[in-house]
Amino acid sequence: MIQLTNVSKIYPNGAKALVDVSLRIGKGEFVFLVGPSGAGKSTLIRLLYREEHPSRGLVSFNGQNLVRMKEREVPFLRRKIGVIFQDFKLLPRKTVRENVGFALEVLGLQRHEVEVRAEKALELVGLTKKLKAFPHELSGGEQQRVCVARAIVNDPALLMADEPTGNLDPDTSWEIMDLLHNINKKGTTVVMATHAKDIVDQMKKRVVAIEQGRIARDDEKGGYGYEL
Ligand SMILES: Nc1ncnc2c1ncn2[C@@H]1O[C@H](COP(=O)(O)OP(=O)(O)OP(=O)(O)O)[C@@H](O)[C@H]1O
Repeated sequence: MIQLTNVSKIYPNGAKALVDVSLRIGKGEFVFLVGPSGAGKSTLIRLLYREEHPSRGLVSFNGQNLVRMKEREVPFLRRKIGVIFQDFKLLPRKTVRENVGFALEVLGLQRHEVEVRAEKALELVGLTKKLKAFPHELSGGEQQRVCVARAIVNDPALLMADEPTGNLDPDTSWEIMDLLHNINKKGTTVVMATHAKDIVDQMKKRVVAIEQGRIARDDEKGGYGYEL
């Protein structure tokens, strides 16, 4: 599903974020990206939904070459990819249901269809009671669950999460992980960058470690591998 071949990324300021990275992730996998701060994890995620271009090498998603992809094709790519961030990035003046439905509205779906799908996604994350609440009325964990609902409302083939539990306490973090685990069980590929040692160690998933822009380790059922 995802293939990076000899990918390097040097930002305009000269920062070498990725150096000659080759990586394959198959459909339905659950992969943790770990590594020290500044190692290149977020950059790898940004390349996959075409927020950044590689300086060298090939990035492909479902056989499509993202380097060659035309700007007008990018929205179609992003419909197949859901993204979750550490800082929730919810729209403050929209309700929970509107936040989740917004992407569908932009696609031009009928209002009723948008509401039905947003409600279904919110049911999956256990937030049916908060449809009409605004983000500031929710706890951090609830806000992140809204983000999960927003990321899956389009039924994406790939879900990427960049430190989704970074602002959450341990119990709430596990709630989010349970959701991601269940979404993965239904067939969605999940790629998650994280510093959450306990989560990585307990979940026993594939672990790809990046250090100074290079893949340092790639283990099936791996561990976090760094001291905190
Ligand atoms: N937009 C940018 N412009 C210039 N340099 C950048 C940019 N984004 C990241 N970098 C640099 O690229 C390198 C990799 O950063 P990246 O954010 O990918 O690391 P990371 O592994 O996700 O780190 P963290 O765990 O702290 O989130 C760092 O040296 C960073 O300073």
